[in-house]
Amino acid sequence: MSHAWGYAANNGPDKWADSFPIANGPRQSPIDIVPGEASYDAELKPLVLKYDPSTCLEILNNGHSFQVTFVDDTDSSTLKDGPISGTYRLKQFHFHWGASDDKGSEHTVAGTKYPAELHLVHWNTKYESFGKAASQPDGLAVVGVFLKIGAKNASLQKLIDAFESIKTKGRQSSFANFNPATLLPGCLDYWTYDGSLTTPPLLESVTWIVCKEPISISSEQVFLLREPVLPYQGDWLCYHTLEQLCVQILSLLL
Ligand SMILES: NS(=O)(=O)c1c2ccccc2cc2ccccc12
Ligand SMILES: [Zn+2]
Repeated sequence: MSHAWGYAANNGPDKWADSFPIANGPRQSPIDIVPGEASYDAELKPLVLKYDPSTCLEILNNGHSFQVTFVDDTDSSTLKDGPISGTYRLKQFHFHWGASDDKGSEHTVAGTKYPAELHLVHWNTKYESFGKAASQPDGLAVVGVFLKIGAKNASLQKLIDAFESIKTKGRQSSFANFNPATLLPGCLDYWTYDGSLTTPPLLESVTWIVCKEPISISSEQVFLLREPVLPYQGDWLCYHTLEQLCVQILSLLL
């Protein structure tokens, strides 16, 4: 399989091990979180998230999703405590979503999929850079937040309003003064486990911190996330796009 990984039948997760053998490794993500089987650890601390909006840099359509990147040359936006030790700097955040409301999240909770999932990616400052940290077993920490259909989310709307400027794969545009803390749920209780990137290169360097409480996204907003012109512009055959188009055509006909 070429390195053009994706989510279609010919290059999707079932095929990733062909080019990325670590896909069969011992700490691969995502997982199904089964609350009844999770063990309580009194040693775990509350999360300490400190985000400075002035570190927000740009929004990018990377072809698989869109991501918002941050200036990470100081400890202005960091994650501390929780299950980690030391200081991890915020590098970027991105989302995962599906073609319909019954799927889209990477993690599941007792088999239940959410329509979308936010990932806030941080790297351990004991290493000299994000790139160096990404290959270390304690190099990265990703805070995951589920999104459920509900009230319109004013903070998400600021991201959606910026899509116009990144309509095609590889496009980026400046995106300043956004506070990622506005995307966090009120309660920061979490599940945690040692895992990996959920997409190639699937590096087993991520401490996953998945918030129990979801945030809301409205039906209209999630529809805008699924616009085929956003992340799948170059992947015309990607099943997300084909399924999306079928769903959209049907919704227009009915
Ligand atoms: N889903 S993930 O958080 O494991 C992830 C990515 C997912 C999609 C695209 C790029 C990603 C880059 C990551 C970089 C570090 C950690 C997770 C990352
Ligand atoms: Zn992700």
